[in-house]
Amino acid sequence: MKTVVLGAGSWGTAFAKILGDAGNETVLWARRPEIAMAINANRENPDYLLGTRLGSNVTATTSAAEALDGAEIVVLAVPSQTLRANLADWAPDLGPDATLVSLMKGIELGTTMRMSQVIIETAGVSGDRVAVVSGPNLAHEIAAGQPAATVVACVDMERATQVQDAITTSYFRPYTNDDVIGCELGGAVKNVIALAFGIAHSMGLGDNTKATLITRGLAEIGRLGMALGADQMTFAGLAGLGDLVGTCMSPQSRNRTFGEALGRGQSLEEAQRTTRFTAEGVKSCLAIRDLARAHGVDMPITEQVERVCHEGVDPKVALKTLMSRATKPE
Ligand SMILES: NC(=O)c1ccc[n+]([C@@H]2O[C@H](COP(=O)([O-])OP(=O)(O)OC[C@H]3O[C@@H](n4cnc5c(N)ncnc54)[C@H](O)[C@@H]3O)[C@@H](O)[C@H]2O)c1
Ligand SMILES: O=P(O)(O)OC[C@H](O)CO
Repeated sequence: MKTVVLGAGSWGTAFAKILGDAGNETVLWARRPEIAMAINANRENPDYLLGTRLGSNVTATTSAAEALDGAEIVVLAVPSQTLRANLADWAPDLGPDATLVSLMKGIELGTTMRMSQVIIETAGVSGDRVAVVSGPNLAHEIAAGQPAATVVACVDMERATQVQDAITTSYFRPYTNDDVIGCELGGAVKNVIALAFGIAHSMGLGDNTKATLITRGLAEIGRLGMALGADQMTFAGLAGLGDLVGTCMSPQSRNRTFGEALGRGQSLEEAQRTTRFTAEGVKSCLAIRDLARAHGVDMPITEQVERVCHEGVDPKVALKTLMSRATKPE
């Protein structure tokens, strides 16, 4: 099968490796010519995954039209907030029955749309053609061939199975699920909780605090999910608890690392200057807060992360606010 990955960052590159290792002819679209050239010449992405060798069936290009020609599975791996503009450019070259796969873990600013909704609207495709891959999937570990599992969510189970088959390798084990909403919310909101976890870590707070953040973070992910029509069981799975724990616990997580910078007292701008990677939760916390408010859902941790990130609130004040709320049943 011909597959294409649009976006040659860390997860896009690691995902192209998975597709190649699973036996698919895979084209990786890179924005910068020097990245495409380096991948074709040296079989590795020097900027994002140095030391990870891509199979000979993975090639790179800067031409999206060339990459998309004949592709049956089209994987989207760009930052959430640029997806709409990127896909508007690519839409005319999509095959009439190609399956579109979202790797993004974010919510669009302004519209509060999930990524699959942005894809449906921008590419003008029906929802049954859009799948989501989400789970505890830190790109560097997977690129190193460490065993991991994930969830392929699609309302059309035949498409979910098509994607599952295309990405099954000795080190990557995908499960199918028809709960697209739950999988997308799990992936997007865990980034916000990981920011809170990183802040707490830098403040020197211990394991009780961290376990509380994970558990109450999962509670607010679940509340939002239920309000939006997700299946509560999804949040007990890989795309819910699995990804939340994996991201919060990992020093490799960009969201946790960004939170650590905030917890050390850096401003948003200072933290952004010292990091050149995509920490999706930083922008998505605004959209998730708006989505929650629009549905009357209480998301206290998300509210406080947004205040620390975008309103300059001291993490100590945010923590005090969280702890001084009225008590309630669990
Ligand atoms: N890295 C991971 O471990 C991981 C795992 C699972 C999911 N994700 C999700 O995958 C998505 C992509 O993340 P990533 O880790 O590959 O990010 P990244 O920061 O490593 O790379 C982002 C890529 O997008 C490109 N890009 C930046 N701005 C762009 C624009 N305006 N137009 C087109 N391309 C642009 C960059 O050049 C880069 O190739 C995110 O939503 C992230 O949450 C990441
Ligand atoms: O590095 P992060 O924080 O973007 O997390 C990466 C993945 O989403 C983990 O599953």
